[in-house]
This record gives sequence, structure tokens and C-alpha cells, in this order.
Amino acid sequence: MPVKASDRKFKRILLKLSGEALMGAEGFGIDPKVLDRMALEVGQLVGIGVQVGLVIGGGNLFRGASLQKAGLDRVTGDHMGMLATVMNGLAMRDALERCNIVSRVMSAIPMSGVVDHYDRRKAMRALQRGEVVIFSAGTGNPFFTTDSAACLRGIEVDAELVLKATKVDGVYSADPAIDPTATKYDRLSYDEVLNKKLGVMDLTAICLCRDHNMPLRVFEMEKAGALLNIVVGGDEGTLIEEIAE
Ligand SMILES: Nc1ncnc2c1ncn2[C@@H]1O[C@H](COP(=O)(O)OP(=O)(O)O)[C@@H](O)[C@H]1O
Ligand SMILES: O=c1ccn([C@@H]2O[C@H](COP(=O)(O)OP(=O)(O)O)[C@@H](O)[C@H]2O)c(=O)[nH]1
Repeated sequence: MPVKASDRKFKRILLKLSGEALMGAEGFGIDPKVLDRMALEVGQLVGIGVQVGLVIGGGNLFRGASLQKAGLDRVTGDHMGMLATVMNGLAMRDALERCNIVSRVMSAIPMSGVVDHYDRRKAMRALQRGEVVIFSAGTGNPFFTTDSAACLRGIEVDAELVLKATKVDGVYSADPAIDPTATKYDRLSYDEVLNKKLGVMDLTAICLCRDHNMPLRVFEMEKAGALLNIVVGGDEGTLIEEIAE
């Protein structure tokens, strides 16, 4: 049965897409097939009236920490990483527009003539109109990640849920890419993630969500239909939220 607007459990979400996932089977760059599939999935949400904010990583192009290992200055590397997220944002806007989904890119770093400068009130009004808002350039500051940017923007624009779409299907007791015996959690408190140092998301992002009581769901980006299932209340991946003692 087709999903209807009345099935919707969330009105406004912030979706974080990892940059690495955008490169698909390639070792670098952007795979247009992945972009198109994500655009279609986002379009399904828009179709049932969900307001969608997007944060896209830059790991498919540049990461400050890796550039530092290669000999670059860390802050310069982080600036390059943030610019990479703007490029991914432009590519995603293009894919959304090809699906007739109205969208705009905002950047935490002013880039006149290319994208809008981030303005919370303008972003909120665009979301209310049903436009997909792509928040790029992370937080605008070095030493942060786009996971933190996603949580920050999610809290700022009053999203009801932050969704992290990633390569794994949830949060595990250890990195499942390294430890095949790791077991998956369905639900975790912020403090459990912090105390057990579960590495799926950086701890700054988790702290921010904990301090502002923002629920977070980690799910598998490649699983078709997972995103739509989540916004109608489905139980995909792992939910991180406040759990009463
Ligand atoms: N406890 C854990 N549970 C799940 N994934 C974990 C855990 N610890 C580390 N990871 C790793 O975190 C990665 C997900 O983070 P993500 O930000 O999407 O990737 P990246 O940092 O490469 O952009 C997964 O690929 C997984 O291997
Ligand atoms: O607020 C931010 C967000 C990102 N970055 C830089 O941009 C890179 C790409 O972002 P991220 O690693 O979070 O991308 P993802 O892992 O999601 O692809 C990071 O490595 C950092 O170098 C930054 O300096 N500040």
C-alpha cells in the first residue's frame, strides 16, 4: 500500500549522508547513481510532507585528518574538507532538481554567487515551504565533523530527529568492519554510547544531542526504503535517545 501523508510520524528531520557513501563503488568522487537513488528516497519523504534538512559529508573527496597525515596543515585540510561538502551539496541539489524537488544549498562559509550563506531563519522558512535545505561546509570551523554539523543544524532548526545514513546497519558493540562478533543494539542512551565509546559517530555530536535531547537514528544508507520506513515510525537501525534510569 502506498505511504500517505497521514502515516507520517515526523514532520521535520535532519538527514546526514556520509560523503564516502556517495562514491559508491568508486574509490573517490561522486557516483551519480548513488546520488539519484538518494534523491528519489528524499523525494518520497517530501511527497508525504516531511520537511528535510540534509547534511552531506566530504570524506569521498577530502578529510582534514587524512590530509594532515599526508603533510598538509590540519586547518588547511579541514578547510578543504568543508569545501568538499559544498561540492557534494551542489551535486545533491542537482540530483534533487532532476527529480523536480525544490532544494537549496546553504553554506556555513560565505560563498557569494555559488550558494546562500547559512541563515537559520531563512532555512526554517524554506523548510516550511517544503524545500529541501542542504546545509554545507559543516559547522564552518576546523576540528569538527559533519556528524556534529548535522546534530547542530538539526537542533537549530527544531528537527524532531537526526538520521545518520551510513555503511553499517546500526550501532554495534564494536566496529563491525573490524570485529565480526560485534552485536547490534536496537536502542541506546547517549551515555551508553559515550561510556562504551561506540565509534559510529563522533562523541562531540553525541554530547550535543544529549545536551539538547535530540534523538538520533543510525541506519544503513544502502537499504532501499529504510528512510521512508523510519519517518512512518519503523524501527530501522539503532535509536539513540534519552532513556530513563
Ligand atoms: N560501534 C560501532 N558500531 C557501528 N559502526 C562503527 C562502530 N565503531 C566504528 N564504526 C564504523 O563507523 C563507520 C560509520 O561512520 P561514517 O561516519 O558513516 O563513516 P566515515 O567516518 O567513513 O564517514 C562504519 O563504517 C563502521 O565501520
Ligand atoms: O564542521 C566541520 C565539518 C567538516 N570539516 C572537515 O570536512 C571533512 C569532511 O567531513 P566528514 O569527515 O565529516 O565527512 P564524512 O565522514 O561524513 O564523509 C572533515 O574530515 C573535516 O576535515 C570541518 O573541518 N569542520
